Amino acid sequence: MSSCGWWLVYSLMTVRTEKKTTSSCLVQPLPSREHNSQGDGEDLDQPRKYPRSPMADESWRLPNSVQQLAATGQEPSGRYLLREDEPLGRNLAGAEMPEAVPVIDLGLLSASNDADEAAKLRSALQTWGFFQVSNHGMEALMDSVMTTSREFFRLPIEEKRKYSNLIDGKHFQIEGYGNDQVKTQDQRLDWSDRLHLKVEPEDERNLAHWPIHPESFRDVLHEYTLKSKRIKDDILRAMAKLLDLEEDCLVNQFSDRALTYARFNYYPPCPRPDLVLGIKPHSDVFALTVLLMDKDVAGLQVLRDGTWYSVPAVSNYTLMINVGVTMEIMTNGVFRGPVHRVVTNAEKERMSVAVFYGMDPEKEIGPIADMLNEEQPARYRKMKNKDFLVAHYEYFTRGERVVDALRI
Ligand SMILES: O=C(O)CCC(=O)C(=O)O
Ligand SMILES: [Fe+2]
Repeated sequence: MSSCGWWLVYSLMTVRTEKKTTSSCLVQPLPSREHNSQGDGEDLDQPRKYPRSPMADESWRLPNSVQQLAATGQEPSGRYLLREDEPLGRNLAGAEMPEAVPVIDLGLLSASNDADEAAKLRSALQTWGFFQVSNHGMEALMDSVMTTSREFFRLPIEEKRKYSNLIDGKHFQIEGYGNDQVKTQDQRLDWSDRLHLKVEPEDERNLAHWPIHPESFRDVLHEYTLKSKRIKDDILRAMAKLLDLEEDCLVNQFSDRALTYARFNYYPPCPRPDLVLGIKPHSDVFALTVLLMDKDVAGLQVLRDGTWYSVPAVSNYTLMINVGVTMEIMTNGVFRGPVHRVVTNAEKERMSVAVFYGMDPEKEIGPIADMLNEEQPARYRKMKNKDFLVAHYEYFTRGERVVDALRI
């Protein structure tokens, strides 16, 4: 596989020696959960590619601002519509969840080793692969992040385009404002616009993509990502304990060169919510996602046992956490990345802000050695993270999941 591509944007990095632990895993792998074959790769980790210059007849490569399309009030074009043979069906009305999304008190979980909270975490990870956290100390900041993000998307299109993810208006790059890369003419497009930024390593931030309007944007994002890192670490410690690993075993997998991206998703109202998705089905490819959802407008749906369940909007300052496929590989399939999608609605706009925690591109990802023994051999092959991310993208464009290809 070609390892050229998007990772060329990274400078040579020092790979930190990982801390070894001596514990072993006593947790049984979960029963397999179905995965969708289409969405295991959004623009998050798409290689930074420079396709040859679009010719006049290749204008289909350049997606429109969905916000602008929505403002016309016209029906979405066929490029946004689900097809008859949609692999996971065309019924976008999600079912009501059989139980409320598990809410875990992060203060209790991390400070007091609370057995109830740990049990809730285990159950959430084994059933849904996602859960909410409360008591995380980010409450005030969540409002600022949402307000600032909305202000950004309300700016005139010319202002937002200053941060475009299309170089010279043509060549796709991973960071910036815009939409997914359009690879093929029949690619189904998402009804959303995004601003996608690398936030860590901090010395790799490309500030040219960080909006200067609204004025508070950069400071708010900086503070938010610092604090949300603490949440990620608390959760990783609790997860390590569930796996009978040394407490810092998972935290130590993330070196100071580990990648973190923030993605601001903006979903305008859509005249055809019955046929158009805000984000197509996918599993997040990094290890862990901290998701700040719109507190008034629902849209997220999660696939479980062949049914799409709607996640209700919550106005209680909880943050949604979900496992990504890197974690699935690291935990040898014990914790799995749920397949999810976002639906649209005819009346209201929706916003969400996702922070994705990944690994150092130079690091090899694979099942953690301390989880393996004779009874529980490795279920995934090892792969260099940067190659994994490139492969992820290649598989995605073929409608396959890279994680399945790594299965032994
Ligand atoms: O908007 C949401 O609730 C989910 C967004 C999402 O799945 C993503 O950005 O990967
Ligand atoms: Fe996602």
